[in-house]
Amino acid sequence: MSAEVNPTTLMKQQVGKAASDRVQSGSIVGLGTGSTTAYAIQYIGERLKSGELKDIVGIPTSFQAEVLARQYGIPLTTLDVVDHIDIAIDGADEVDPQLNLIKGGGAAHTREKIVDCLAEQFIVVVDSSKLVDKLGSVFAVPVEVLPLAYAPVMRAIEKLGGKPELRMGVKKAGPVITDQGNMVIDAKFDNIDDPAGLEKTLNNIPGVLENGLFVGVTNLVLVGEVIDGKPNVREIS
Ligand SMILES: O=C[C@H](O)[C@H](O)[C@H](O)COP(=O)(O)O
Repeated sequence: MSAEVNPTTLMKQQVGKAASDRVQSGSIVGLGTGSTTAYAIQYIGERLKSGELKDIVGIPTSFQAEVLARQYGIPLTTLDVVDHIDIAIDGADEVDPQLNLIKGGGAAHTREKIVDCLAEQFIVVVDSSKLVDKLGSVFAVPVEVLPLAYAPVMRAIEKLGGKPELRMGVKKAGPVITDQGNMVIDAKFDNIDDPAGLEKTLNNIPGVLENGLFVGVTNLVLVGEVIDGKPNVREIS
């Protein structure tokens, strides 16, 4: 007898599969980070293995994506070898009605922004809990900082009206360290009125590498939801 799948897991699986179905043979694919994208990577690998998909090459946005891609048999490349990315699939922590995003719950937003912004098509995959009326409603904005600058950057964020918190490790004493060897400050701003302005302002603080506001980067969000007990994928564009 198979164990019952948790509804959130089911939504993530459905939306991951729906996104993977949009990948075509011969594509260069940006591979996002997180628990939802992990299913897309798995399904791309399964389509490759079955022969339904051919000549795919992936560009991972994190160590996690790289390990998963290898596990599912997706060949990988790097940005110095290819001159474009056809499609990128990635998750998000919040999505507003204009399809602006907060990303970086897994501290991968710096590499994700590079890869996702280069893609000709960037598909966001989320479960319905990620949809908000205004960015900042629930989630803080992750800000990747050079370790030597974390204290002045936290003070600068406070001056902007944000509540900064240095992200701490789980099962590790001390701060989270990103794939690039930096730290992450979670900056909580209640209801962000001007995401584009805040994205630029945060990135202008000396010592900041990149923040998790993704403004005007995608025009397609696939939302996994459960309607009358049945999983469904809704397209917002
Ligand atoms: O740094 C991590 C990424 O931006 C993720 O794509 C984001 O946090 C969403 O992850 P999940 O699909 O696990 O909720």
